Amino acid sequence: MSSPARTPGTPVIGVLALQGDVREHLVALAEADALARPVRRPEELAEIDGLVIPGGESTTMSKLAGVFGMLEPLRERIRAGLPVYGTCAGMIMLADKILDGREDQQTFGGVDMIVRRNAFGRQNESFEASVEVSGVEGGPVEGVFIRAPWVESVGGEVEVLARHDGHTVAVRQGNVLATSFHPELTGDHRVHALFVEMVRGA
Ligand SMILES: NC(=O)CC[C@H](N)C(=O)O
Repeated sequence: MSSPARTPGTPVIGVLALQGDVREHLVALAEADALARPVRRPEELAEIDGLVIPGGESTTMSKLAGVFGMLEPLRERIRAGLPVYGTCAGMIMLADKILDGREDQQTFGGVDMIVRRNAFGRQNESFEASVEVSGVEGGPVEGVFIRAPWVESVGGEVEVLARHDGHTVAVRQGNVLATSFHPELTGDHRVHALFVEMVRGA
């Protein structure tokens, strides 16, 4: 289905707008040449070529995803190949398994990885660090880490794209990209551009 505003070759990318820093991602995606729009309801999943899951609070996001009936429909779309990019809490939502979550906390899954919530938080609540991300040209990106998770372990299909202090902080498995940090807060939209390229190639 194409919307009237859509020009050929411009992907429509949703930002899951249940909770979190939705607006910053809408801006970053628009600057990376996508048509960006907030997505809240299962029926809106039919209108997008890709989806960003923002940072925020994964326990709240999990709860709201249940309330809005998004858990199963989005799981299915991800399994069917929808390109998805999750930052921070979004990364947690894309993990097949999490550590230090709430007991009833659900994820969409999609990446064969174990993610530990608030992992850097024990050392450092929030910080910035230069991170070299495989596939992003032009030098390291400035990663903003806010009560950030890290990836504790990955399965054989998962590509590790970046590490910080020895911990995995960016991964890709097929159609799914995830970072522990928030590139949408820096004005440097190269990671979003990488995701837009993934969506174009899907
Ligand atoms: N900046 C963030 O997205 C923080 C993630 C948050 N600590 C969580 O567990 O969901």
